[in-house]
Parts: sequence; C-alpha cells; structure tokens
Amino acid sequence: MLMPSSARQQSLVSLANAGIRRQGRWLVRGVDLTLSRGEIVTLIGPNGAGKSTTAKLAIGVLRPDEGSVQRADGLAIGYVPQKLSIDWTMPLSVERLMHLTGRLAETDLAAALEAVGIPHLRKAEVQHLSGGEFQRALLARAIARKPDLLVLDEPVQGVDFAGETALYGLIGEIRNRTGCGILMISHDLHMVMAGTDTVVCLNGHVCCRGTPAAVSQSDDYRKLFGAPGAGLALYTHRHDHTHLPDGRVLHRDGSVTDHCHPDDGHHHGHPHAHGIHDGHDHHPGHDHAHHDPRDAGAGEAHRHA
Ligand SMILES: Nc1ncnc2c1ncn2[C@@H]1O[C@H](COP(=O)(O)OP(=O)(O)OP(=O)(O)O)[C@@H](O)[C@H]1O
Repeated sequence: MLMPSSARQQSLVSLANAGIRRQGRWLVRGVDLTLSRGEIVTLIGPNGAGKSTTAKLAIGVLRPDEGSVQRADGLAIGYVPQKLSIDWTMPLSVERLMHLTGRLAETDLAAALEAVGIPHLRKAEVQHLSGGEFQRALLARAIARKPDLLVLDEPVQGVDFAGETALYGLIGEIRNRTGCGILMISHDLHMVMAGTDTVVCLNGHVCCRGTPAAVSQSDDYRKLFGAPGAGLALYTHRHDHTHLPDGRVLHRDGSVTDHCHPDDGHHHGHPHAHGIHDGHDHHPGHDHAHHDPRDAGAGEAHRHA
C-alpha cells in the first residue's frame, strides 16, 4: 500500500449533496465531500451536528436519502467507531478484541500492534488499558486489515493532551507509511491534528471548509463556536528541533545541544504546535503547561528541566 505519487489524488470516497433523513428530520443535508488517497480530512462540529452520520454515509453503513455517495472499487475500510458495544463485565484481551471484527493472520495482528506501539499489551485485558492504550488497540484493529480508507470517530477521546499529540503523530505516520486516506472526527478545531489537509465544519450542513487555518478565520466557524480561533496558531507553528530520548536536543542544522535555545520557537508564550511535521518527542523532564488554545493569544508554557 505504498503510495505512488500518481495515486495520491485518487479519490477514495466522494459525497455529493448527500443527506440522511430520519423521523421527518434531516440529520445532515447537502454534504459535499471528497477524500483522496494520502489525504486527511477532519469533520468538526458541535454535538449532534451530523459528524458520525456523515462518516457512516462515507463508509456505507448508511445509505443517503438524498444525493449520492461513491466509493472506489474494492475499497478496504478501517473504521474506529465513537462507541463500541463491548460487554465490559467479560474479560477481553487486546488480541481477542482484534479478532472480534474478523479473524486476522498472525503476522498482520503482530505488525499492527507493533505499528501502534503496544506489542507488549497483546494479552492485556482491554478493561485495564489506559485511554490512550485503548485507542491504540482500536487503531491496531483497524489498520491490521490494511485499509485504503481509515475512518476514526473521535480517536483521541479519553486521552490527555500529551497522549493526544502522540496519537495524532501515530495517525500521521500511518498515513505517510501506507498512503491511506483518513477521515477523522473531532469536536472542535483545537483538537484537529496538525497534518489535517482539510477541515469540514458541519452543523447539519457544511457550514465551512478549508485548511485548519482558513476555517479558524471564517465567520461561520466563529459564529458556530463563538471562538476567536486564535488557537490555530497552535497548529501552524513547526518546531525546528527534536528532543532526543536522552534529553539532548537535535537542531535542524544537525547540531546537538543539552538544551533548547531561547530562539528555538519553543518557549514561553509562543504559540506552539505538536504535530506530525515537527518530529517533537516528549520526554521526562520536559514539562508542559497547556492553556486552553481557544483562549485568545493562548500559548504553551514550557519548563525544561
Ligand atoms: N437513527 C437515528 N434516528 C434519529 N435520529 C438520529 C439517528 N441517528 C442519529 N440521530 C440524530 O442525528 C443527529 C446527528 O447525530 P450524529 O451522531 O451524526 O452527531 P455528531 O455530530 O456525531 O454528534 P456528537 O459530537 O455528539 O457525537 C443527532 O441529533 C442524533 O440524535
């Protein structure tokens, strides 16, 4: 599934004026959306805006009552739903969770757990996993079948800010490595991963769309979320250095120092991103106090031990 450059623009799924009506009410209507190989599209919108419904339309769980949905022939889909119907009173290992949606070859199961960084949790009980570990297990299950299209409904739910960054990094890596297209759902723009190509803001209909930065500036987005969108600086800033596992810092010019430089674009009061582009790894001794990025002028305070 490596991505030849010619295949990059291949459309995987396309919704045209799609709508779903239930009990006399349109849950979503007039949705136009195209997702290509190698692309990350994130649906945002308030509760009940129709994000999950739109994702279900895209993967074919729901058929449109209006408009059309086209999928590439033989499209393999990996889906991580928002909610799972699991009997939490029954013991369930990660390995069995992986097989629940269909028997997996041993090599694919092992490779998927390795890819999401939890091979050691193979026999662990799902009930005992942390939020981040559980999301990784679900991601492993979805990628084990080598999907062309990965649909992730709130993949960072129950995960703290640092875990969220790591998960988004992982999702970006999966996209880069496999070339799959990714349709993600988030509640709000501040949760959107840095590598998102297009944000589609839903509120029963498509209220606006564009790059994360463009959407943050749109009047429709601001009306809907009542936020100034200042937090989007968070997603556009790129680090020019990487924290090595031993705590030292590798700079873009190849030099290695014990600490960050004050002008590294990484310090107090500086709008700051963690994303798939920045190669920024967290490590002990690098403390972060995250402000709510929806606050105007929000940044991130760092304390380097
Ligand atoms: N089968 C159904 N019958 C009737 N109404 C439904 C059905 N499925 C969903 N809805 C309603 O459609 C609306 C959109 O639901 P959906 O789950 O797509 O929203 P969402 O944007 O994903 O919300 P959230 O952020 O809360 O997960 C909601 O008001 C929901 O109650």
